[in-house]
Amino acid sequence: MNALAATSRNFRQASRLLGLDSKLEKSLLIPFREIKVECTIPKDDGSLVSFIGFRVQHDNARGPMKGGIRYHPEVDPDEVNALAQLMTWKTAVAAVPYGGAKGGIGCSPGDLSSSELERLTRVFTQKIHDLIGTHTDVPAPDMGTNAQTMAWILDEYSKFHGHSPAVVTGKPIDLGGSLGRDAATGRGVVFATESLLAEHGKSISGSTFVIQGFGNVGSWAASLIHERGGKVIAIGDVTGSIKNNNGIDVPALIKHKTGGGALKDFSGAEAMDSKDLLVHECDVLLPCALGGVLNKENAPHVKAKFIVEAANHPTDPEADEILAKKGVVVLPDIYANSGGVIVSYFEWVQNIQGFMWDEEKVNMELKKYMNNAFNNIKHMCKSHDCNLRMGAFTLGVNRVARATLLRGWEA
Ligand SMILES: NC(=O)C1=CN([C@@H]2O[C@H](COP(=O)(O)OP(=O)(O)OC[C@H]3O[C@@H](n4cnc5c(N)ncnc54)[C@H](OP(=O)(O)O)[C@@H]3O)[C@@H](O)[C@H]2O)C=CC1
Ligand SMILES: O=C(O)CCC(=O)C(=O)O
Repeated sequence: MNALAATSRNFRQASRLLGLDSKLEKSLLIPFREIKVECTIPKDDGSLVSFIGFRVQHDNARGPMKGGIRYHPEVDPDEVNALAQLMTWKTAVAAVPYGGAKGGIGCSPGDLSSSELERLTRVFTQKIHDLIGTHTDVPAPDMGTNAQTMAWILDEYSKFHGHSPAVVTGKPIDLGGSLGRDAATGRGVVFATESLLAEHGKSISGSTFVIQGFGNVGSWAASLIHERGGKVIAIGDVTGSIKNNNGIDVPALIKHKTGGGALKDFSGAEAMDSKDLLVHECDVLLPCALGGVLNKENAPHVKAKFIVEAANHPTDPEADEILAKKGVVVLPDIYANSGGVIVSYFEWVQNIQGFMWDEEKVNMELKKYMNNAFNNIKHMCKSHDCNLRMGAFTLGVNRVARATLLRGWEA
């Protein structure tokens, strides 16, 4: 099932549990605006290359639309649409005053030089600058983009609209970024995992973890799990996968990767087949890369007791059903990875206030938001006798529906 069909199916299921009117349901599902732009740039050798950029603005009933920008070859309109919709429910679950959006460019960032990436980002920004803004739609990093990408967007946008630090979040600290934003998604994943494990009488220390993806989210999650005494026993990325049943030395792996080494060449672990990674024996599986990686083919073989969805929509609905029958507890993306957008909200607030928080305050507030959301999801699970995914969806959808009804449709 493609990402949009899967996300819409989860939404409809939540809508039924909430008893939403079918016309309201339809209005919540249709995106506010879909943008598709051509981005042609000269490559470093002078030849021209064209890409397609997307920004889907899904909903703004609760506030400015918010969501990352992804650079990846698999970016397509349906995928961006699904990710934008997920952002709407995610910001509502997190109780931050935003709607949802997502953007992306179908490209392989690893094949482009830094100056080509800069040109591409600037052209994309030129094409969408009048449709984003501090109080309309605020982009942030996602797969294949980072603080530098946000700096280029900020600079290009500011040429048209004057200096506008709050038009993007996840930017470098020197340009008004928030302390703690770089780590925030991974840190939020760890707070979420702590809450989930505590519910089951377990803790991070003494549990084993398998992680797919060792970029921003995966590496921060691994590092903070290691710091808390958890054992990360297998990790994979595009280059391959590695395992060590005694626990991978995560700081040493980060040093190896920062020094330019490929994950698969790390000497402190042995190589494993990447197709075995998601079905490797462990307590907690953390998908931190692409969507749709857990499907009906591999779900029957998953051995983890818990799956914490650090990536967006890593679990296909068919896999969800199989995992539920096996008793695997799945903590859904729209809660598990919300730490990023929560600290993006703190960054935006700091920019608007013109005041910078210290990192301790950022992390403390993040924990408060994550814990509140977890308790609210559990409450919805009880009220609607449903699993954690539906608990999160009913929480998010209900908040957006209430805001939409309060605003009304009078022309
Ligand atoms: N960044 C953020 O704040 C947030 C991110 N997310 C979600 O988290 C996920 C990861 O994002 P982020 O960490 O920012 O992205 P990054 O680009 O920083 O890292 C992505 C990681 O995934 C790996 N990867 C890509 N394709 C595959 C594959 N086919 N098999 C195995 N590994 C793969 C990459 O490998 P390699 O390094 O070798 O290319 C890299 O390690 C995405 O789903 C994103 O939407 C959710 C909320 C916020
Ligand atoms: O920080 C943000 O604004 C959005 C992060 C994001 O894209 C996501 O949560 O999927």
